[in-house]
Amino acid sequence: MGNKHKPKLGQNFLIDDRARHAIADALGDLSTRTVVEIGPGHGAITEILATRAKKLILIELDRALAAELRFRFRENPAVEILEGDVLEVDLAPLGQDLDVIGNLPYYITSDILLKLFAASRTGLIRRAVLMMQREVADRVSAAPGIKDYGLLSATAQMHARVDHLFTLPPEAFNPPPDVFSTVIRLEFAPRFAELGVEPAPFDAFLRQIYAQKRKTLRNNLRTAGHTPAAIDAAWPAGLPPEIRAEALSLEDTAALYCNLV
Ligand SMILES: C[S@@+](CC[C@H](N)C(=O)[O-])C[C@H]1O[C@@H](n2cnc3c(N)ncnc32)[C@H](O)[C@@H]1O
Repeated sequence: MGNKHKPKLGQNFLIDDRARHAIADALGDLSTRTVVEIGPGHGAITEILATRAKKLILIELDRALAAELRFRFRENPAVEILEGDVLEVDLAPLGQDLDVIGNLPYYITSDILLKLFAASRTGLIRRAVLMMQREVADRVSAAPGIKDYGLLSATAQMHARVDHLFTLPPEAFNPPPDVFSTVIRLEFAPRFAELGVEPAPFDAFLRQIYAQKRKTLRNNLRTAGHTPAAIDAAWPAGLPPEIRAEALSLEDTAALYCNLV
């Protein structure tokens, strides 16, 4: 494994042997599964998955790395390599009920998560095991009322159950990044139908109520154009008037939304 890397592409390669096995193990039995790996790089995790998955699809943007992977797995018919930007790849033709795995390129973590959430709404993906910057993982998994809870937490938890698996120090990578990294598992189970809300307008509502972090929920609703009378009429019983969106459960958020529209 050479030292050549492109920092712009988030290339911090995993060199901790136990960690790469733990990440692959976190997807469970793969013998009947189609797995999509985002950013396989030099293949630290890929090498393990390639002997386990029924089908393994690799999405790698770096041309030299994609060529290296094509050569390395040329005799394994279960492995398919898509050279390109994961944000541009249409996941629909890759199958249904996919498993996704990846030590993500951190510069596009949020965009990748949003893409996976959207894909989960149509049953395209079942589960994902993802490594990301620790602070982002903390936001994805935070409970309401906790400092890290916000739009990303609410959006993630509308789509999936989130498990924090483990955190790695910079030395687990070559070159070491400036941050700690956390592996999480997402079990996709979108909650829109259960909570009685439509996905796209509810997404827009979440963006409104988290628009300004320092404002109360009521003030964010006012800024979004709701009248004080409409807000009063929709306010769920027992909710403190000065509450911030960050302290609101998804159930209360959905109740408020349903009362307002
Ligand atoms: C953090 S490295 C992980 C590499 C390898 N999986 C590992 O764990 O050692 C991120 C990988 O994502 C690739 N990458 C960066 N941007 C990408 C994009 N937009 N689409 C697909 N892959 C990308 C990088 O080239 C790199 O191989």
